[in-house]
Amino acid sequence: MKNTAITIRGLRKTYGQQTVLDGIDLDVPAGTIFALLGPNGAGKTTLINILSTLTKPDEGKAAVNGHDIASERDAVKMSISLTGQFAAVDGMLTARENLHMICRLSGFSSSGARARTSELLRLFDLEASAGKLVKTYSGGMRRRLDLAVSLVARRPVLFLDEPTTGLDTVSRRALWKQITELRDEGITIFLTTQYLEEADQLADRIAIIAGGRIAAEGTAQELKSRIGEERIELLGDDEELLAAYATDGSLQDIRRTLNELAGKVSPETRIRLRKPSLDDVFVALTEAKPFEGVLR
Ligand SMILES: Nc1ncnc2c1ncn2[C@@H]1O[C@H](COP(=O)(O)OP(=O)(O)OP(=O)(O)O)[C@@H](O)[C@H]1O
Repeated sequence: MKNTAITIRGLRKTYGQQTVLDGIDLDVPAGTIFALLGPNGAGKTTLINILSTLTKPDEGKAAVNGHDIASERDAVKMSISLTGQFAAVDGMLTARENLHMICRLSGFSSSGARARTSELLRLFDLEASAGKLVKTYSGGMRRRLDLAVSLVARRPVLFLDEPTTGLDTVSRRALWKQITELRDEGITIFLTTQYLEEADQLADRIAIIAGGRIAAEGTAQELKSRIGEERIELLGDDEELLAAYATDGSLQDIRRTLNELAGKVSPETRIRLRKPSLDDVFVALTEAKPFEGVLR
């Protein structure tokens, strides 16, 4: 079994009257990509800030790379990289100049800085534009440079707060590939996202945060199977979803469900059989409204 890179127990954080984190428990296995999935304002950034020692929790404990976030803050800081940590990427310098400068500031020798800069430019596919001023970069290139900058020092745990927000599909996929490569090198990646597809495609494990609590945690497949292997969906005239029923997908079970529906819905109602998506899990666990009373 893999070691645990991040352990969180009973973490609580309140701002004024607002309880942002209401008892969070999580274990993140080392060398994996872990996605914390939640809507706007769910507390994802707050959790990252607590784990990276930027914010103190009101209650609870957490350890990163084996170090307690309260009593071993320096050791935690030495164990982590955080995107945007050096927000000082200078638009009037090239990517190579920025990276070289940050390597030097981080204690690399001149030749060490050159080597690490070249390595990071290669890893993040920035070699062709390494000599261009950063202010001319596209959003995706800039995000890759931010990630490269945060990885100047090799640290075992990387926090990425919504790394692909605002990027187009091509840039998002390119960044996913690079994040996967970092995982394959043994780095533990804890990322937050609002994108279900991102969690589904990228993460080894996913936790859904809602109402300050972890509503569900597991692999994408485990989460999907929580709401049934397959779904029978009833669709309205405009393809809108009227109701959904969990089924094991067998002829017998589908026939039973349809027999139960006979007489209750119009004979023109269209039906569709499909596997649940992470979207369905998310809705079922966080809002529950659309399927309440019909998903069983
Ligand atoms: N320093 C602070 N003071 C007061 N309220 C705060 C502070 N930091 C965060 N909050 C509140 O806590 C809640 C959670 O914020 P947080 O940024 O952690 O959410 P998030 O899940 O990262 O959201 P987003 O996806 O929009 O970034 C929000 O309602 C926010 O307004």
